[in-house]
Amino acid sequence: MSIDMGAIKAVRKEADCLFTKAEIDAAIKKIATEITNDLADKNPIVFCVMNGGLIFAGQLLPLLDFPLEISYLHATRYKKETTGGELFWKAKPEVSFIDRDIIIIDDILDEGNTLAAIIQYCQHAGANAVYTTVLLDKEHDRKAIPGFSANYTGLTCPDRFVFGFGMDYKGYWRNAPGIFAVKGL
Ligand SMILES: O=P(O)(O)OC[C@H]1O[C@H](OP(=O)(O)OP(=O)(O)O)[C@H](O)[C@@H]1O
Ligand code: HPA
Repeated sequence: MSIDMGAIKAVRKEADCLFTKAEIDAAIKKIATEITNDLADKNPIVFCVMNGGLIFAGQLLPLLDFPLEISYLHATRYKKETTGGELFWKAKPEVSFIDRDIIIIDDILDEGNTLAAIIQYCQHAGANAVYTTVLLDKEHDRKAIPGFSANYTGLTCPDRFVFGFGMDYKGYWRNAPGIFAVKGL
C-alpha cells in the first residue's frame, strides 16, 4: 500500500498542540524525582516498551542517577491504525524476572490493555514488584480495567488521537517535538 505523504504532512500541520516540549520536559523531570525517591534502592530492571516508549525512556533514564539495568520489550496492538486490536508480542523479554523489581516505561496509557498484559507477564515471570510509568494517560471511560492508571503519570490528555514524543500517527510523527492531537480525531 502506498503512503500519501501529503496527507501525513497535513496531519502534522493541522494538528492541535496539547503539550509543548517544555511542558513535557517538566513532566519527565517530575517523574524522575518521584521514581528516584521511591525506587533508587531497588536495583530495578527498567523496560522500555518499544516502539512508543523509546523517546520517553531516552529522556527519563539519564535523570535516574542510581543503579539500574535497562532492557526492552515490544508488545503492540495498534499496528498503523488509530484503534487498537489484539495484543501481539513482537519481542518478549529475555532476562530473568525472578525476585527483581521491574519498571515499565511506555508512552501512553490509552485503554490500558497493553500495560495490563505487560504487568501480568512480569508477575507470571516471577517479578518481586512491577512499577509502571507513562508519559501520557488518556481520559475516557474505556479503560480495560476501570480506574487503571500507571504508578507514575506525566500528563493527562483528552480523548483524542495523539502523536509526537514516541506516539505515532500511521507510523509517522513519533519524532514530533511535542504532543499533538490529530485534527478531527
Ligand atoms: O493502552 P492501550 O490502548 O493498550 O494502548 C497503548 C499502547 O499503544 C501504543 O503501542 P502500539 O500498539 O501502537 O505499538 P507501537 O508502540 O509499536 O506503535 C502505545 O505505545 C502503547 O504501548
Ligand atoms: O492516541 C494514540 N496515539 C498514538 N498511539 C496510541 N496508542 C494508543 N493510543 C494512541
